[in-house]
Amino acid sequence: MTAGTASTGRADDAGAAGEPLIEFDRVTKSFGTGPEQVTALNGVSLTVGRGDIHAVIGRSGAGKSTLIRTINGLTGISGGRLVVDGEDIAAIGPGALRRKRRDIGMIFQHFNLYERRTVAQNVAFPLEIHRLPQARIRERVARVIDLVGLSDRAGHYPAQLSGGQKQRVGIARALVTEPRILLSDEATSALDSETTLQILHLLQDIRDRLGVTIVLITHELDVVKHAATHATLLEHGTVADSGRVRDLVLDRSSTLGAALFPHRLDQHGRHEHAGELLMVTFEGNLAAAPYWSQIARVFGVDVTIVSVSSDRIAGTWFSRFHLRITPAPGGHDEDAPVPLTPIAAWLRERGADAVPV
Ligand SMILES: Nc1ncnc2c1ncn2[C@@H]1O[C@H](COP(=O)(O)OP(=O)(O)OP(=O)(O)O)[C@@H](O)[C@H]1O
Repeated sequence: MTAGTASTGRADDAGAAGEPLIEFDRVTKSFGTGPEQVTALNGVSLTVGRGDIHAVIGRSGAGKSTLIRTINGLTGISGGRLVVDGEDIAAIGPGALRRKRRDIGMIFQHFNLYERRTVAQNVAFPLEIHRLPQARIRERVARVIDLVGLSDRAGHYPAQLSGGQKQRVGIARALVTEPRILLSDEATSALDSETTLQILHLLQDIRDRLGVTIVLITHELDVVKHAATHATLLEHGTVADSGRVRDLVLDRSSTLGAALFPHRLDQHGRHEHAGELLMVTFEGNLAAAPYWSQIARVFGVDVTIVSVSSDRIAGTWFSRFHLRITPAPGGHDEDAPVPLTPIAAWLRERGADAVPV
């Protein structure tokens, strides 16, 4: 996707990338009282860094919508502390909350466009509410419409647009107030897979150009895989897993990491080759080095590739091998145990993640 040539909006001038911007500290949220009470968030602690694209994933009812709506104060919290860009959301007054909301754009699954307004009029709407002068409104609207690649559709009505184009209008409208934070509530759930990818690329482009921090909720792993720098798995209102996507993929104990990049060796293979198998995961182009022949020479073993898988996750290629290591005839002492642990250490020294399985 090419997103036009505009360098719109306020680049993030208030801090360095990665520093905490949104901090949930044991946040709870309950709806109703007594036996009817539902606890949607149950002690959520979570940090979103400036410039991150943080995906919150979970099943229906896990608390995702509730969580994202607490960030702009659409839903108040019941307990804990939530700090957004240095301000305690529960403690600020209504005027300050209104100002804060200008700093937080939001996009929706069903776009929420005004059917009787053109693309340009939809995008202009938030600025009209803020009573900006017409000339500034026109200039800003043109800039964001260009950014989302819809300059040739500015005079069209929503009914004349595809789903992907409608979401681009939603994104332009969310960005026209030059927010620091963009919240995405299942923004690609109503789109086909190709359009989903285009919208996710647009969000990444916006993050790169404007420094906007993005929190998106989704129930689709592919969205996390293609767009997110960080991810959190919510289960029954609690954080079941959270971290940088790259770290999650390399963390063998991570539920999300295993879902994003499955370990993929059936129990049969695992059982049959017990004591001989290494699982090796490479990030980036490390897998291009001639490690297998080097291992064979250095350790006097034979190396058989039992399985291999690779995938592009968070913009990086990962590849994972299951290797069977057996004594080479005339090489390693055939009665000694196969040196899995030293081979794993040797690979780790070279930047791979390697572990006997
Ligand atoms: N306004 C409300 N009043 C009462 N209960 C609510 C309200 N909003 C959410 N809940 C309840 O809180 C829990 C979490 O809901 P939430 O919408 O945050 O989940 P979700 O993960 O976004 O689900 P989905 O993917 O289906 O949208 C659910 O049990 C839901 O019924």
